[in-house]
Amino acid sequence: MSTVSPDMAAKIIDGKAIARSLTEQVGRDVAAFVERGNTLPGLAVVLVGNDPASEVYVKNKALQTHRAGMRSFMHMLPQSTSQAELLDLIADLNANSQIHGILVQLPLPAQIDPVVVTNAIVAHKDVDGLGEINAGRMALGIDGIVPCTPLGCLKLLQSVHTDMQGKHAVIIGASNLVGKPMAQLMLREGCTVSVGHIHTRDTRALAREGDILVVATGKHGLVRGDWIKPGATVIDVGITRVPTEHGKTRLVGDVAFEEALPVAGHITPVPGGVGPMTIACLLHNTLQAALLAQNVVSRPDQKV
Ligand SMILES: Nc1nc(=O)c2c([nH]1)NC[C@@H]1CN(c3ccc(C(=O)N[C@@H](CCC(=O)O)C(=O)O)cc3)C=[N+]21
Ligand SMILES: [Mg+2]
Repeated sequence: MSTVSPDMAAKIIDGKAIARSLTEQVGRDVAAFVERGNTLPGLAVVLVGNDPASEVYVKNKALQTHRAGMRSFMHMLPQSTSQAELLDLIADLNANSQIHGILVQLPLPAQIDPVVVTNAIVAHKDVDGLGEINAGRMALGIDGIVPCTPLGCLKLLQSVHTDMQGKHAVIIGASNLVGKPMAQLMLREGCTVSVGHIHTRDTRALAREGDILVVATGKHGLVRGDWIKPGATVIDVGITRVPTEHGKTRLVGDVAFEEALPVAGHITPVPGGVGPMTIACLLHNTLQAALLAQNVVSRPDQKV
């Protein structure tokens, strides 16, 4: 980025590099696991419909899965797929001993209830950690599978904070996919946690209180420079493709990056921040699921 001076560059949390090193670690652990006579860990990714952006992510996931030495099973179903057909596929994947992790890409077409589908995945293969068993375990502070995006955000935060106890973590967005599980993780770190959402009266004032600010709203550019407490660590989960004046497109986050950069202590870029970490954590969760299936550990070790 040409407008970024060298001392500014030091503030940018390099999600791509941190994701690469996590993926390499998973790859070494997979090799050791196979060396001990275990079957290759396998991840099934299910995509319903043909949203071009989702197809890019799904292909990226398959590529990274192979890079970590695991097997990848892709299921691309038409937009018209019924809920019953999808549940049949999930039942097959649940029963297939070659498959240790199952991820159904969200959002799903209107005729399919995402809650029903998510809960149809057997808990020990729920590598997204979104089913009621893993979500409940996290709420109760019991080890389980932690959702990939919040886990990736936590690892990015840990790259700049050795201890987050007592810090005020403000999370903007209260989705089941990111905001709610992120709040649980930050509580577990000993943070004071606030969650802002669509009905919050003064989101800017709330955001400005955050020593740590995690933004996951899907509204690109929502968080301006003056929404950020000077020196705060900012994690931008948003990723939106917008047109440029040259008739091309580019990816932007929920944070107005150029404004936020001089104010924040540390900040994640888009692309190259949370996105690559989400995929690396998916691989990490898949290996944990395979360890669980082989009874190497009695519960997925998600102590992070
Ligand atoms: N059940 C489910 N689990 C998910 O984790 C899930 C999902 N559904 N639905 C869609 C969102 C989105 N998502 C991304 C993953 C990687 C990048 C990623 O790798 N982004 C790159 C850029 C990729 C590009 O160039 O398009 C980056 O930020 O650097 C982005 C977005 C996972 N999601
Ligand atoms: Mg990103």
